[in-house]
Amino acid sequence: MAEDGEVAKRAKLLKPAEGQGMKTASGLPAQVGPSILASDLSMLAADSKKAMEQWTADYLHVDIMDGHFVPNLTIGPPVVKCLRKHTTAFLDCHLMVSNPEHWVKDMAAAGADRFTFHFEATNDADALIEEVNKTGMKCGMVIKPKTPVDVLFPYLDRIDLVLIMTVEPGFGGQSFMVDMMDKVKTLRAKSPKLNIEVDGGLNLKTIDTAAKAGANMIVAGSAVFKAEDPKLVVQTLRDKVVQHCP
Ligand SMILES: O=C(CO)[C@H](O)[C@H](O)COP(=O)(O)O
Ligand SMILES: [Fe+2]
Repeated sequence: MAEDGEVAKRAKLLKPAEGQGMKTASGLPAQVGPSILASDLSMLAADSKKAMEQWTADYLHVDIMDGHFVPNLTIGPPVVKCLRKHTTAFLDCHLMVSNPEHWVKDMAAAGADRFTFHFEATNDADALIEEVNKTGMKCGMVIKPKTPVDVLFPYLDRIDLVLIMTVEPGFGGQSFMVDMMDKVKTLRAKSPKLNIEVDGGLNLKTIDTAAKAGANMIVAGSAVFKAEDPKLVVQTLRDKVVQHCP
């Protein structure tokens, strides 16, 4: 289990780099989190350091896939634990797993900062939110493209963030689904202070649409790690959120 105050301690250690700490018009954090799925996973510590310190990312997005909930297999708590030793970055963990309940304690012990679980993967979201919040991790909920946004309404006051998938979960490098923006707009109208994250196909072409719809937290894998100038991409994505997110 994460020790009390551990997240706050790490946040203090993390010195803001250029551009970090920016806010939207309504005072929400305007943040960009590179998805480490698109990094060279054999160089995870070095790539993470680069993303945070040179490219000025706000956090790291960590895709946990179990080969069951989604047709791909990535990493789990042991790798998160190793990464934790090399970075003070906020680790935003996206659990694409069946039975997310099973991984709460291990993810907390590994040093995850946010545990974002799929609504579709659990039969008892209420209990899971309570369990995650008890560990000291922040709790996020995420829906797949075919899941309507109103399923999340009963939980909004107890979670830190909603993640709207803008691709089918499972793989990086897919195309942004613009029709998911209605969900973002609905949520933003309902909850002006909610953190709304979008994930999948975010890049310099799709960012305006996502930010205007109300997303304030942007996950970007390929767009950052495969860019000629990743720092420019991170800063431009964040500037667009500041400029457009209501
Ligand atoms: O959750 C994910 C896939 O399931 C990834 O976070 C996402 O696909 C990021 O990659 P890209 O920006 O290349 O689309
Ligand atoms: Fe993700």
